[in-house]
Amino acid sequence: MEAHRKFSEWAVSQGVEINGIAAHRFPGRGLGIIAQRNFEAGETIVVVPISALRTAQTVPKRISRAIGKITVHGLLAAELTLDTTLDHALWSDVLPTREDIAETMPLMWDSSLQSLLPEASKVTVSKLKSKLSLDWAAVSKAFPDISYDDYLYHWLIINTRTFYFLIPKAKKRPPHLDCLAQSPFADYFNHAAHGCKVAFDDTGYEISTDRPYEKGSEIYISYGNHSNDLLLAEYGFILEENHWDEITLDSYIVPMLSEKQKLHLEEAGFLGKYILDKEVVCHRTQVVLRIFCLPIRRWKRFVDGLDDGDADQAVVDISLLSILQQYENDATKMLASLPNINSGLPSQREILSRRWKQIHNLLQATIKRMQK
Ligand SMILES: C[S@@+](CC[C@H](N)C(=O)[O-])C[C@H]1O[C@@H](n2cnc3c(N)ncnc32)[C@H](O)[C@@H]1O
Repeated sequence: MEAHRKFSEWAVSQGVEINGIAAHRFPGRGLGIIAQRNFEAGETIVVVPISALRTAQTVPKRISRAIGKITVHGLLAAELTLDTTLDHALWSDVLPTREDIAETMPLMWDSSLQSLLPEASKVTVSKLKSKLSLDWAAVSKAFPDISYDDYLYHWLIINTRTFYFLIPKAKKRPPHLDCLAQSPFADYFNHAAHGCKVAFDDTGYEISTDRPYEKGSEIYISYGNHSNDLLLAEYGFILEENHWDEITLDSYIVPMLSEKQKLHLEEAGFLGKYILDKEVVCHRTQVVLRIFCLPIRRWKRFVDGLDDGDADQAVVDISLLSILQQYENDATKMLASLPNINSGLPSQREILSRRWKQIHNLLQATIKRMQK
């Protein structure tokens, strides 16, 4: 923990305020933040001034000018890859290792294991790959000596440990998901579905406790209202208890649609993103399922809110039940096949199994509820 102590001291020298907490290793979660005393709700535990952040603005001009047009994500990753300054070495010393990243991040898994990811994770990994490949094209053109592996590692570091950041008073803003900054020490916080309050303004970040914490307990922030499929793809872990968990039914429903039905749905803004969570089947799913069993005029009345759809609910539920049973069957087969798979690492197969078990449980519980 010496490297973490030194880095924390350096962070304080950069103006970061750290109140009663420290970096600590938690089994299965790498480093995180531990309470060194009891806390009430509403106590400020970290303040990071804007001057301590690494943002698109702090990247040396020799790097940003050479690269030209690129995402903030890609630019920060380039700086991290090229950085040899002593100050930042203390920060680099406390980052997860290349082995950690290669083990946990599905983007780096063997392709045969990637193909076993749940659908929503697969979609996210594929989006990440497209983003990475554009960033890499820009960076490798400007800095041909950088190795792809080096860049990939730093790109994933940026992916997993940046905060939402808006340049104060900036006229032009990057797209929402690319408003990023690296925040020293604050990037030790692990994620929970509900966590401390993270406030951001022109002066920087302030993190305060959302509830009382006992000395010795881990203190979390929330990275967003993310499902486990998204957490797995973007951050390389899943939660056991996740209030925001949900699964997508797209790969079961979309192939059942005719081209004409897809057109109707597209026009109405209801093509895709059919979601099931612990409590409800989303309204989009209610809409798409009705297109299978209603004349198009009546379907449109439901879409426009002129018909509450109650009269058709029983027929819709039969169609939904059949889809869920098919999905549950596939999840059962996946769970049976995973122990026979040898590719990848045991920890990667283990997290896949845990996730498929969660999906299976969610489907089973919904089916049971519907059959009551
Ligand atoms: C912002 S960093 C947090 C610090 C990190 N744990 C470390 O060791 O440096 C985000 C990464 O922490 C890990 N992480 C965050 N929350 C987690 C959780 N609840 N369970 C397991 N791993 C978690 C994941 O590897 C994620 O990509």
